[in-house]
Amino acid sequence: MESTNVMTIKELTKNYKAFMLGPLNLNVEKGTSVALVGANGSGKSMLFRLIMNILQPTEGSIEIFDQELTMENEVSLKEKLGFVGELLEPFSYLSIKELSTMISFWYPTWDDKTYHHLLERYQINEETKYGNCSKGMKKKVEFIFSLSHHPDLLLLDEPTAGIDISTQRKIKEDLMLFMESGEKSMIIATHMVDEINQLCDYITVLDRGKIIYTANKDEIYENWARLWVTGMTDSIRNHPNVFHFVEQPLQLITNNWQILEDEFRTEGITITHSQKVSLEEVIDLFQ
Ligand SMILES: Nc1ncnc2c1ncn2[C@@H]1O[C@H](COP(=O)(O)OP(=O)(O)OP(=O)(O)O)[C@@H](O)[C@H]1O
Repeated sequence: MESTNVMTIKELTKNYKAFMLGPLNLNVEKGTSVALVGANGSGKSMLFRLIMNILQPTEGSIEIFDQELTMENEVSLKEKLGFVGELLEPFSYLSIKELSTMISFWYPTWDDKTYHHLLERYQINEETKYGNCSKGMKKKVEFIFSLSHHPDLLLLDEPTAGIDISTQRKIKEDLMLFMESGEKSMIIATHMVDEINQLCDYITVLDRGKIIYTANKDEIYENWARLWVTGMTDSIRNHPNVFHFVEQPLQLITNNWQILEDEFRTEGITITHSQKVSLEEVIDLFQ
């Protein structure tokens, strides 16, 4: 059967100076978007640099569209990828127009109409030298380039960091449009909870180079809850589905309220109140 994974990362490690990334295992299914979250320095950008073959793994493998990236297939595989992640800095001396000429040369699927539409939408003057762009303008330019060749897989390293509010909304709209067909896929590293809420199907949390949590976003909404209770036992306090515990007033956070409900019933304890847990709170528990 044909794999529906557009990316399969297996036992990937990278030792980089004092930092150790991995071992990481991660799948990205076709038609889905994955939010990569984690504290500053947890390894998100390093993972993107490994996927883009800017850094080479110490061990393990990354398959993109069922192929490992090699010298032979690098160009044809990268044609299907769009990347936002500060790759253009070495070309600061070029104007945006000159950059577009260089970049479009590499992509057979480059679409000049989309490119000019996006330039206008994001109010970018093509004559501006890349090095003279502000931080936010550079992000916009990278974003425009990443979409202008209609990639199958978008890799976005904090695409809206430092971007004004109105442009953030436009970027989110364009990413929703990108994902709409169900044929495209995306990994987005972000610190913005509303981006995860609006754009992502899965959430993967990195902590000091390791994936410590991965979940379907809908499952989080359905299964996580804060419960206020009339009593507590050691078995519930130490239960694998309990993530956070407060004495006063007696309450806990669980990633599976149905299981906990059964446990409390067995122990003769009553749940007096329950509340949904927001995505922000869940992420906060892992950081
Ligand atoms: N040039 C470098 N030299 C030494 N260590 C580095 C270098 N670049 C990154 N690191 C280290 O690698 C680790 C991972 O960094 P990385 O940039 O991937 O984190 P991140 O999760 O993307 O962080 P942020 O949210 O701040 O962008 C960090 O501990 C960082 O100190």
